[in-house]
Amino acid sequence: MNQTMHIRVQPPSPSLLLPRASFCAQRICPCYRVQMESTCNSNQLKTSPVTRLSSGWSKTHSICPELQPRKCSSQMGALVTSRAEEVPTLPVIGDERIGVLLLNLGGPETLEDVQPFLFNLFADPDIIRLPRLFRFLQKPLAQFISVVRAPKSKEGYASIGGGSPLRQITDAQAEELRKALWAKNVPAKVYVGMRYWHPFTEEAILQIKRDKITKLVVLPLYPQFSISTSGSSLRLLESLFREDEYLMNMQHTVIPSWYQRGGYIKAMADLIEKELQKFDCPEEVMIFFSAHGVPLAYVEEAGDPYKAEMEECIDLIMEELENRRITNAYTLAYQSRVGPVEWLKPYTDETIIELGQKGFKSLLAVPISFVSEHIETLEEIDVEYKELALKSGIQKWGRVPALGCEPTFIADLADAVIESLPYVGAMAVSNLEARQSLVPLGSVEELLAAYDSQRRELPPPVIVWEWGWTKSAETWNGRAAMLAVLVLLVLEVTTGEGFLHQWGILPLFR
Ligand SMILES: C=CC1=C(C)c2cc3[nH]c(cc4nc(cc5[nH]c(cc1n2)c(C)c5CCC(=O)O)C(CCC(=O)O)=C4C)c(C)c3C=C
Ligand SMILES: [Fe+2]
Repeated sequence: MNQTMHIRVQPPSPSLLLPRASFCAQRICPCYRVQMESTCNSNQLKTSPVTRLSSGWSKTHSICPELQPRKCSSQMGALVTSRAEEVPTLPVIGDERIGVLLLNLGGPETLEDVQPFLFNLFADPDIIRLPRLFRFLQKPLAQFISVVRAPKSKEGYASIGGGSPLRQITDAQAEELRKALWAKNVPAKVYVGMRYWHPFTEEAILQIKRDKITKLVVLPLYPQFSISTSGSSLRLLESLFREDEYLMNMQHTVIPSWYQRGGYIKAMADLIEKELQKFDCPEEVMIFFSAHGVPLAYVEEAGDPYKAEMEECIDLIMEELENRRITNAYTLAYQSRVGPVEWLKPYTDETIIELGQKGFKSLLAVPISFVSEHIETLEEIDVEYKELALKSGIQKWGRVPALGCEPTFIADLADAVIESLPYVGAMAVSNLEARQSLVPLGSVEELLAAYDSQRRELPPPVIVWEWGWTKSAETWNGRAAMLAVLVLLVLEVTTGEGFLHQWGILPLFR
């Protein structure tokens, strides 16, 4: 699927354009069209926050044969590589205070954190989107599911040392990114905002306000965009921005996905190449990309570009490997599904079994949707899938580590931030350079509108739902009522408060 962002924007006022010391994309694809439609500088956003959009995402940016390294010479600035040695202390943009906000999922740090972490996750309407009429059930439902799921999740977290390593790794990435930016003469402060655990996005935003940041680059740490990950974090930011005068005035831009960046692709190819060397016959190894899944309805009904971006990403990595004369067989499958609805296929577990049946003997697993080690690499891939593979006839199993603080990767993130700076607040998307940028940029509102404008109801991943006088409506509505009663009961028992307690029916035994 090809994807183009159809948004049109008028040129920003010249005062919002950055001086020549700005940066622009190093690889320009003339087929990448970003047309913005709004008068979008930061002041106008303040008075008129609604952005008009000509359409939603329709096609993905395909791998463009015309991609060429190229120098920028427009008013937006000349191509600048590292100038750290030349001008070590010069701030790039006058008195502006630049911030970079890294968005990530967050993970429980102790076993006690697991249930409340799961509650936060399932209370997110971008994870479980209930029909409007039943929105009031979101939190009771999240409470119920989190309590039921917690024991299984706790087992997983216990087996990887009692908590998620996500916070430490993300903090380390933030520090490395800060250093890389300073080394490139961009004195920015880097913040970490997690969606479901500490440090929460709200905490990061408070700090950003305390530090009086004037220009913010929002960088989700997910290479590919999904409504359930980057989309959810942007949705939260949107509500925080809307409520706060300071934030409304603060200029910002979002880098919604960056799987197509050369540095990221190269860093992934480096890791794969290195791991392949550990096999006796590297050329016989099946490269097995395993991405975190999403429910199929996210892609098919809500227009989540996740699957298309994932497929392009893998094409680009394989292209890079082919350039290095590595032409192994490869495949992509989706892991970590939750609940009974259909998720993106093929599923990782089923694919491993099939590959075993087809006689493949060596597999190299490549986690592809996340840049840190986490429970799904350390437990699901390293333990569960490895065991399944060995049972299915695979003799040699390897796994590519997550990127973490890999220097090529961090340097590329720094470049992505630097290349986005000319567009912070200015939203210079009518400018030719911006329209052709490989980094599709936009404000939080514009991106959300483009990806998921109506925020349509989706079958939630955990409980299948059907509303209205459809064939199965009675069954499901009956089940909904039973579920509501069950949720209320569970809430009563877990919190010790509610109608039954008020009426003296509970507790049964004093
Ligand atoms: C790109 C990555 C991810 C997508 C897409 C995604 C969608 C998604 N996830 C759930 C449910 C759960 N996810 C959980 C943990 C978890 N998810 C991701 C990434 C993506 N999720 C990561 C990196 C982690 C691990 C964080 C850590 O602690 O290390 C969990 C909790 C763990 C468990 O109990 O299995 C759940 C539950 C849904 C429903 C969903 C799409 C709708
Ligand atoms: Fe997840």
